[in-house]
Amino acid sequence: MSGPGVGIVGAGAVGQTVAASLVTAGLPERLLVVSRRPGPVQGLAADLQDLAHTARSRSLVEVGEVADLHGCDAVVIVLRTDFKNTAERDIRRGGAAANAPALGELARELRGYGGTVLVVTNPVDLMARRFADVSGCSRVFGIGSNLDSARYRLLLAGYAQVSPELVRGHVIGEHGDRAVVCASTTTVGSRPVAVSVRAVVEDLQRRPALIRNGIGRTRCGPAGAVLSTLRKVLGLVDGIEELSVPYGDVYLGIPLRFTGGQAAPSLPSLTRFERLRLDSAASSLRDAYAQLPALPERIAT
Ligand SMILES: NC(=O)c1ccc[n+]([C@@H]2O[C@H](COP(=O)([O-])OP(=O)(O)OC[C@H]3O[C@@H](n4cnc5c(N)ncnc54)[C@H](O)[C@@H]3O)[C@@H](O)[C@H]2O)c1
Repeated sequence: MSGPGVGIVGAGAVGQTVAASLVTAGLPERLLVVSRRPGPVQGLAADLQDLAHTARSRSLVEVGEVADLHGCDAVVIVLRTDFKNTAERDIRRGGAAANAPALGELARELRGYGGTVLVVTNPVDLMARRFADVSGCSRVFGIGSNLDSARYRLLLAGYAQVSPELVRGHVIGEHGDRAVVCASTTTVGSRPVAVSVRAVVEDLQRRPALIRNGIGRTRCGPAGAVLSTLRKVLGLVDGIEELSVPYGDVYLGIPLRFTGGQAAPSLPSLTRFERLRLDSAASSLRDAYAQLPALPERIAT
């Protein structure tokens, strides 16, 4: 087998859409779908096999166990445990206590894994760190800031009535309420622009709410962010993705420049205000991580 093998853990709204996007793009030669519930995952695999054949994709879709993920080049984690999110602010952090034990358990089972792990499960900056801490894996990236950045560029393109391709700019920090808009280095058509950070932040918060109110869960945007990231981490294309990676003692989103699958931080210069916002996000994430449920004895690091 010459192409990459990719595993997906979690077969819900986002997992299904990620899987369908990867198969449609024909990115993985082998796609392994893993979930804790056999019924849905068998059904999803059959549907994806139909997609692969009708779309003439090369992807071979199989149902697997967590242990089988060790044979994959990359693993995408999109599980979400059953809980009712009652948070009205910091919505993505509402799943921290519920999702952390499942991430820890999976990380324990993937200790020694040598491939790349993309964490999509929210709150992504905390879950990516938890996964990396427990598994010891060295290539763990959280998805979220690249989606925020894509939405930011779309918004600015809409304000300026230009193609999004002409907009350069990043949203970094936490994927959530403490996202930092790098307004000072944003350009449209290579020219600096005056960005109303307050208006942008409000619009950025309205967008996921618009999607959730319309179709229940965001799914296509994150799937695109995963597909784009997989192309970079697997060395299929070079370029920049804003991903959650170690920043001091926390994980948060910063731009990474990928060359041949290898990532190098590419943080733009920040104004004092932007730096303060980034440090404040780091401090908040540090406190939130300390409050995650302790690892049970048998999976403690
Ligand atoms: N990072 C981002 O940009 C981004 C964007 C959208 C959603 N998300 C997050 O992605 C996650 C998934 O969202 P969703 O809408 O697909 O949720 P969902 O409830 O539709 O699906 C979650 C799936 O995970 C499965 N699951 C639960 N525990 C598991 C375990 N231990 N092992 C394997 N599978 C398990 C469930 O059975 C379910 O099929 C959420 O945490 C959500 O907040 C992140």
